[in-house]
Amino acid sequence: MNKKTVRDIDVKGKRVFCRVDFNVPMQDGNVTDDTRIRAALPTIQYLAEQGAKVILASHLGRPKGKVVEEMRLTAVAERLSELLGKKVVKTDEAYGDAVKAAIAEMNEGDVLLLENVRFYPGEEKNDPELAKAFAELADVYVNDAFGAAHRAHASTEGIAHYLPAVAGFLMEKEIEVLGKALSNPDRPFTAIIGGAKVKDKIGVIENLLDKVDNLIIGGGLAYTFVKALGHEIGKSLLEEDKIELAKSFMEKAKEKGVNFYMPVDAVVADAFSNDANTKVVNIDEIPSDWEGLDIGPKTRELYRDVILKSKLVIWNGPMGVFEMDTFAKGTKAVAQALADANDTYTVIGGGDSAAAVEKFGLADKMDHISTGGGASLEFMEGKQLPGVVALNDK
Ligand SMILES: Nc1ncnc2c1ncn2[C@@H]1O[C@H](COP(=O)(O)OP(=O)(O)OP(=O)(O)O)[C@@H](O)[C@H]1O
Ligand SMILES: O=C(O)[C@H](O)COP(=O)(O)O
Repeated sequence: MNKKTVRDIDVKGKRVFCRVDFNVPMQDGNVTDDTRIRAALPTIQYLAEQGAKVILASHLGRPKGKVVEEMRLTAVAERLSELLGKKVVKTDEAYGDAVKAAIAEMNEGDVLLLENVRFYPGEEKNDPELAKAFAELADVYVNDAFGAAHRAHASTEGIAHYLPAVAGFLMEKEIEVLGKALSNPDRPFTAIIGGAKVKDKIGVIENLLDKVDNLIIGGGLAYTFVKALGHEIGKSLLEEDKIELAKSFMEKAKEKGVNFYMPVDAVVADAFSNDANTKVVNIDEIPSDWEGLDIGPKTRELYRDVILKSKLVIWNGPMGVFEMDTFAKGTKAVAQALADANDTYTVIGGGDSAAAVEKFGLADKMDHISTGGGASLEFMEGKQLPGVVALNDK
């Protein structure tokens, strides 16, 4: 990475504004998955050990510029405090005099968490006044929020214009892993793209077609491709306006010598329900009043073979409606194949695929699970992430 990191600066005695992505799932006021908090610990601990006064900032949810009580970061501060084994002071605001007073009380190595930065309308507008108000709190800016790096907001981008600005360890690792995969991949290089909609994956498929050896399609979006081949897809998900695009992707794959893998069979259901009647059919035999909700057993085998023969696999998006056990087998089979592929470097591109790998208890078998859903998707589309661009060059 050509950006400076926390290793390149001296933070001793300095106030460090460290943007993290603590946008974690919550239920009844409790953090239900602390993966993102744990992922930021190396940077936080390093800064504290180096004698910095660590001022953490994050968003939680989408409060749209207003205070939403359930989106306060209080429970996050408590969880962080447990993980660090020391007290984390939490302020009720994210800037201003009360916050400055709390920071003035900090000793070297202390950690403080600001209130949800999205309680202020200026955050998502990237208002320079808010960015300056954040910058006034600190001497140095560290961005470790890879998950929010695709957002040009006051705490992810704006502030970097007013302070020395460097990357944290998580940001560095995410950019290095995904960057190497896209620029200098070990081959055979396979991408597995699933999820609900073609619309959301157009940029990724376009960009990856120039780089991969194998492209595997699954999930709801596969049915638009099946339709493009002229088959009946019943009530399966279809994006009528993307049929031509699906055809052009398949043609482009052929021109470029990319092996394009599509489901050869499907688990179809007579209703969108875990208790629906189901059957396995060949992909060109979907009954007109049934819908495809998972890849079938032959497809699972086919995809497993491709995965096991790859040196590098990137996966984004589930193979079926994995939230319902009846339709989770395809997604589980892909996760299991990745877990079994010992000579393969496996990268999980955040979002639902990361959730699936966690759900199946296979997370520790993967080489890299990105903490960014939207961010990793944009990175895989080949886009520059504003939160990274704004950091100081080496
Ligand atoms: N055959 C299918 N029919 C309908 N929905 C499906 C099908 N296969 C997968 N899905 C749904 O697609 C959703 C995931 O799609 P999405 O495009 O959001 O994935 P993702 O890219 O991993 O998510 P994120 O945006 O969180 O990164 C899941 O909720 C899953 O139930
Ligand atoms: O959960 C995420 O993907 C990041 O925290 C970004 O959140 P956002 O989509 O609300 O900007």
